[in-house]
Amino acid sequence: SIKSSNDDNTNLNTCLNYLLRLLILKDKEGFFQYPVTDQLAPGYSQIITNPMDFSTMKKKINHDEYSNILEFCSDFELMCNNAMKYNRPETIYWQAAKRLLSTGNKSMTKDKLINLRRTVE
Ligand SMILES: COc1ccc(OC)c(-c2cc(C(C)=O)n3cccnc23)c1
Repeated sequence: SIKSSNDDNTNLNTCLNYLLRLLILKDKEGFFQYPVTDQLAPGYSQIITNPMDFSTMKKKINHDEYSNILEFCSDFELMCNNAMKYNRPETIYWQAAKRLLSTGNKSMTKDKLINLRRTVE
């Protein structure tokens, strides 16, 4: 069907908002809801050059800054990998990031994303 680009953006943003809500549900402690501050984590801004969190991803969706689902997935992986870089493996933050990354990726397999895209049309 002939659709204007902003319709496509609406469909994409509907998918991304659904995926974001799914991922946020997995972060029960709220460690990934907001940017990590240097007050919470000494030296964080020196060690992590590209910070990412769920509230920033929400803003990027609302400002149409994602042009496809893969860009959204890479911000999700960036967020988890930041936590596994700054924190030591024995910490609750490293373990929460590892668990979030694996359960999150299981919700965003290729076939699940294709089915999601179909339901949104
Ligand atoms: C203890 O309660 C909170 C509340 C919010 C947090 O991040 C938004 C964090 C937090 C989140 C993180 C991460 C994600 O690395 N972190 C690292 C070191 C110390 N604190 C944190 C902890």
